[in-house]
Amino acid sequence: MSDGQRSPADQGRIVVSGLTKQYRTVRAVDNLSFTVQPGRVTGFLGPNGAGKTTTLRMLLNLVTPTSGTATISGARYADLAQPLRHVGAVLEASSAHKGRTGVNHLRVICAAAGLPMQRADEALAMVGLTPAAKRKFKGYSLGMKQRLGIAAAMLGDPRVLVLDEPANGLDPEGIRWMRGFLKGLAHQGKTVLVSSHLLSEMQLLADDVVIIAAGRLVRQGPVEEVLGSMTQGARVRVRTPQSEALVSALAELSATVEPDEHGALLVTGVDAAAVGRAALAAGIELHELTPERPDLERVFLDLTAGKADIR
Ligand SMILES: Nc1ncnc2c1ncn2[C@@H]1O[C@H](COP(=O)(O)OP(=O)(O)OP(=O)(O)O)[C@@H](O)[C@H]1O
Repeated sequence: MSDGQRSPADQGRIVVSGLTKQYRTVRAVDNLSFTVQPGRVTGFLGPNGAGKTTTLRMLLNLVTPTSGTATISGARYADLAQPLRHVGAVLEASSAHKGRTGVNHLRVICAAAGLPMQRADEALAMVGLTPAAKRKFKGYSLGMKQRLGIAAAMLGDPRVLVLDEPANGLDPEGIRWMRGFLKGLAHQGKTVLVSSHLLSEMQLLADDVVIIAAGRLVRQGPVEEVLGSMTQGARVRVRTPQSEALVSALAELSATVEPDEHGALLVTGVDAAAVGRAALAAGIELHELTPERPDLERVFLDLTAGKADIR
């Protein structure tokens, strides 16, 4: 299908359908299906060896699927008329000729892909590397190399960006920059698919998550929904000068109460409103009443428990 024949609804959407990759003895990806929407950052999560890299490589036509399909805007990568104008990919820390400057590295890619040369300067500016444009690649820090890799992916002004563990090796400031950059792209309507094992970072970055383990889909959906679905991790933090009285009031509601190391009580089995009502009815003074949800790390560990064996 040519770009013009695809449905507008497909534009920027990634659809993975029944995707499978069987290596000799290992089924790296096993009948995997999920979709990634434009205008959102989607976190692609899974324990080590879950099949994330293999999936991304099949999406980018670097590995041939055993069965199933992966499409971008309704077409396989191999069938995209001008792939660099459509999809930017950052698969591993960028490598470049050591003696080449950052800007020359990008110009070489522009020349090979038939892109205007000024895109090299624009992409460098986009990732904040203009001051280092004329410095040689061998002098770049790991963070600068990551930025150069992203600049290379942005040369064709693609509507879809695919990144494999882009935060690897970045310092906190670099990670913060990356978060702002990727969120900004999604805000412009671009599709951002990013694999990571940094769950706390994903909680700050992603709108949606796709969680896989042992090559299979475990859960997909908006981060809030996935976190909200794990009610067993939810609890209420309470502070009161009348701990004993509150513990006995809550015992009547079959709530579980445990003290934490900072002198608060952690209540599970009932919501914050029920705790407040029980305290009021018993005339107990409360100094704090905070509902706490499980974080993504906890949800992830629960969802992938027992499925993360090395294969
Ligand atoms: N070329 C290959 N030949 C044989 N097995 C492979 C090959 N590439 C990957 N595998 C296996 O497929 C499984 C999935 O690997 P993959 O690298 O896709 O996982 P991942 O989720 O990206 O892991 P990590 O987070 O550790 O990078 C692993 O068991 C891996 O050993």
